[in-house]
Amino acid sequence: MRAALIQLDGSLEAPLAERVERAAGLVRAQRGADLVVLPELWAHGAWATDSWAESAAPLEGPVLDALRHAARETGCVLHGGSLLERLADGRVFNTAVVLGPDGELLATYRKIHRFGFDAGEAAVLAAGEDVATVDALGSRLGLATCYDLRFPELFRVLVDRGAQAFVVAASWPAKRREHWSLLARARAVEDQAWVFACGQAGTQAGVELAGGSLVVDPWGRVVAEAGTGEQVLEVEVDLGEVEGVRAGFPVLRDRRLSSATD
Ligand SMILES: NC(=O)CCC(=O)C(=O)O
Repeated sequence: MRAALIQLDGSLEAPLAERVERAAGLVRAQRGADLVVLPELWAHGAWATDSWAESAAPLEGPVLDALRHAARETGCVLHGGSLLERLADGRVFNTAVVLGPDGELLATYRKIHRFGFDAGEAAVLAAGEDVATVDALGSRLGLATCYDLRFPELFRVLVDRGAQAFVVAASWPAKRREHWSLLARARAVEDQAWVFACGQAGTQAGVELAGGSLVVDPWGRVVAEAGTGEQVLEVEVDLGEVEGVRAGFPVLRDRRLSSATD
C-alpha cells in the first residue's frame, strides 16, 4: 500500500479558491498512491480563529466537491484533512472527511478534543461526540485530529472498534514539536497500530508550524518523516503487519481494564 501525506504550507495569503485548487492539484499528482492524507483545517487555517466565523460552511460545498474530484481522478482513498463544518443550527465543528476512490464520502469525524483550553477552538467550536472508523485498503482506519493525539483513551476506543491504523490530520505548532513525534510513536506502540500523522508547514496567523509529518509502524518505528517545509511524504507500507505484531507480542490481550466508552 502506498501512502502520500501532503504536508501543505499553512500560509493563508492566497485566496481560498486558489488554495483549494492547489491542494486538489497536489492530490491529483499522487496518482499511484492508495492513501492520500491532507492536514487539519488546511483550507480555513487551524490557527486563523478570527476568520472562522466567515469561512465555516456546510460540509457539502465547493471544498468537498474539489476533494471528491481529486479522489476520483487519483483513484485513491483520500483523507481530505478537516474542514470547518457549519450546521443549520449554527454549531461549527472541525470535521475530518474520508473519500473513496469513486469520490464517495466514506466517513466523517468531528474532532472530539478541542484545543485552546478556554479560548480558540475550545471557545468557538462544538465538540464532536462520536469516534469514527472506516474500512478501506483491507484494513480498519481510526480517525483522530491533532490535539486528539494527547488522549490515549480515544485511540483505545478506536482499537476496541477494530482499528489497525490511525490517520491523524494536524496543524501542530513548532514549539511543541517534540510532543508531536513522541505522541505519534506512543499511540503506535501502545495500540500496536500504524500511525499516519499529517501536519502543516510554514507560518500561519503568527504561529510557526512544526511540519514533521510521520508514518510510524505498529512496532513504534518511524518509517518516514518529513522535514519542516512543504513536502509530500511518500511511503510504501504493509498494513497487514499489525496482525503479526499483535500476535507476536500480545500486550493488548493482557489488558485488565476496559475503555471508558463503548
Ligand atoms: N490544532 C490543534 O489541535 C493543536 C494542538 C496542539 O497545539 C497541542 O496539542 O499541543
